[in-house]
Amino acid sequence: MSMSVVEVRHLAAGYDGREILRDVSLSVSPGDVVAVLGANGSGKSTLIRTILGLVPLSRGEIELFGTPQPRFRQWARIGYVPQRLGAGSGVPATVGEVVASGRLARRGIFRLPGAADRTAVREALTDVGLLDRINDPVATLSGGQQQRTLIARALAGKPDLLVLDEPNAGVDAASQEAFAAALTRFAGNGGTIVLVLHELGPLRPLIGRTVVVHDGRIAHEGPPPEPAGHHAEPDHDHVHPHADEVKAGICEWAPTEGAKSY
Ligand SMILES: Nc1ncnc2c1ncn2[C@@H]1O[C@H](COP(=O)(O)OP(=O)(O)OP(=O)(O)O)[C@@H](O)[C@H]1O
Repeated sequence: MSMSVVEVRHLAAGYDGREILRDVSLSVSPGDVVAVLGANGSGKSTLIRTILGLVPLSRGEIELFGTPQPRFRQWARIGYVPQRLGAGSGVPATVGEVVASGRLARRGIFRLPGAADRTAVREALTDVGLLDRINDPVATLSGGQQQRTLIARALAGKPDLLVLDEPNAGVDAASQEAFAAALTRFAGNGGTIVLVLHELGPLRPLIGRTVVVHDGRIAHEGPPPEPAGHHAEPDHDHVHPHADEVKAGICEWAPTEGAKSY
């Protein structure tokens, strides 16, 4: 039996005494690609931020790579792409500098970057199709390109687990395709992915399991729903309140199916 990458048992968590997540249990094994779906405000971001230790848990337990989260120290094994920074973050850094910051946990802040760091930065930028922008200020990039820069920063750290919070939100189709390809390569090399998504979009072929959060609980867990046009089984065992929402996402994706390049 292989060790879980993420193990969540009976988790409760929230903010200022207001409980958002209630009795959430989740297990992510090495190589899994898990999409967390659900309506706005259902608690998807809170779930992944609690897993990462950014929100304190009020009950339950979390293990990361077999270690209880409070004792976990190997943060370089985890790459995290938060929701978009948003335009006007005012950071004057170049694309290369932002991606290089993803190496800090690997090399330690008191060592100068070496050849391995520079190589990792260039590889990660190549992976998301932005190597030609390495010396440009991030502020001059489109929202989608900035999002790809954040994904490159996470990839540059050579993590075993990638956690992404709505990487597709408001991102142009070219950027979505570019990082779908990057994530596909990451998963193809055995990487584990947990990502919050509004719709499966171009990532659909990559998703092994979907977890639907509703009102702070996991309402459904299983393989991704079939794309529109497929009518395999009449219906799933567990119907959840957001079935229509998930299908709506799939419908939006379906027309671009032929445009996929992998
Ligand atoms: N830092 C915070 N402080 C207080 N309340 C918060 C904080 N972050 C989120 N919340 C609240 O927790 C609830 C769940 O929010 P969360 O961001 O986890 O939902 P979500 O499913 O990720 O939604 P979205 O798709 O809109 O990002 C919401 O009611 C939200 O207002």
